[in-house]
Amino acid sequence: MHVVAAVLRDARGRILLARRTAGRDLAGAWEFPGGKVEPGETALQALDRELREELGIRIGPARPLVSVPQAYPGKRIVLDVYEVDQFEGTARGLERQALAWAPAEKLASYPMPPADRPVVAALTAADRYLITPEPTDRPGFLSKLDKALAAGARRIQLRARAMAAADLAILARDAQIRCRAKGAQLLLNGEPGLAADLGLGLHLRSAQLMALSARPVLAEGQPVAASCHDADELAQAERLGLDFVVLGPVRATESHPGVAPMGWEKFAALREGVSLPIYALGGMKPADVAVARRHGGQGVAGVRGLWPK
Ligand SMILES: Nc1nc2c([nH]c(=O)n2[C@H]2C[C@H](O)[C@@H](COP(=O)(O)OP(=O)(O)OP(=O)(O)O)O2)c(=O)[nH]1
Ligand SMILES: [Mg+2]
Repeated sequence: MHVVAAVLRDARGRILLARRTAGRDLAGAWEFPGGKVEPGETALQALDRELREELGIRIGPARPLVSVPQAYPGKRIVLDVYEVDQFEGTARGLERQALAWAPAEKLASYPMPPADRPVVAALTAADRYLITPEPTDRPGFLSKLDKALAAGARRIQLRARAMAAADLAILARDAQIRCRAKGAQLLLNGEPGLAADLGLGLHLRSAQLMALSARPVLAEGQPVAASCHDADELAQAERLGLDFVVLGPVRATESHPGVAPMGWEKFAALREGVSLPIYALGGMKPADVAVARRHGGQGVAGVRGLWPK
């Protein structure tokens, strides 16, 4: 089932949500206004018709945001979401549905259908997840980090697997100061204790993810993420209530020559089973954000393709 929905903003930048009425599936959940594409319609024709019928508005041009494949009990949908910058008319709940204009940072507090979580993440969180190469010389590493932050990196994983614990703690603090100054999130790879002590986020390796029975406890507001390769790992990440994951390898990479790439079809098929925000990993460049979004991804993760030259 192909469903189209719109992100509409008011003059203050708040986003319109509609409440699903009683007697339908997912009744009571807040959604982005829209509905099913009918036979013979294009996605944009359907969006225009739905918003006229449900809200009484005429929409201007629409830009694709993300297209989320999602499995529900007894059906599968693709929720195809567009950002609409201009519309004519005043939005009203013409089908007796409640409406709410929500600031972007409040969206996550509205109960929504599972397919909408990746949509909210696409609207509010970074579309690139930078994974650092193994740090060798500290000044060189920190100047590259500064460069990445200046270029807009806002979600960064410090991955230093070969470093002594004491050195890692020092480097992590240096990196933390820089990331804080830019409002960027910093997640430490594989070290739950140190991440908690320093007040950093945590990125779990897949083996660590599978060994846990509860979400690791971190400082207030710090994210927990994980590396996933298959449906079991994704399900575990969802069960533990993680904030986001990376999934791959989508393409073949120089760093993992023996590993078969999953490709975008498999990526989308795996994404269907959970409602987590998912970054595509494996041979990704910034220009791949668009193709990742077309397959329900949050964006791209990587070392080589994202770390400054
Ligand atoms: N419009 C919309 N539908 C969503 C969102 N998230 C989500 O999972 N869905 C699901 C709920 C439904 O299973 C499906 C939309 O179907 P629907 O039955 O509401 O479509 P419609 O507006 O054409 O409604 P109707 O005429 O059949 O009553 O997509 C969302 O944000 N917006
Ligand atoms: Mg609808």
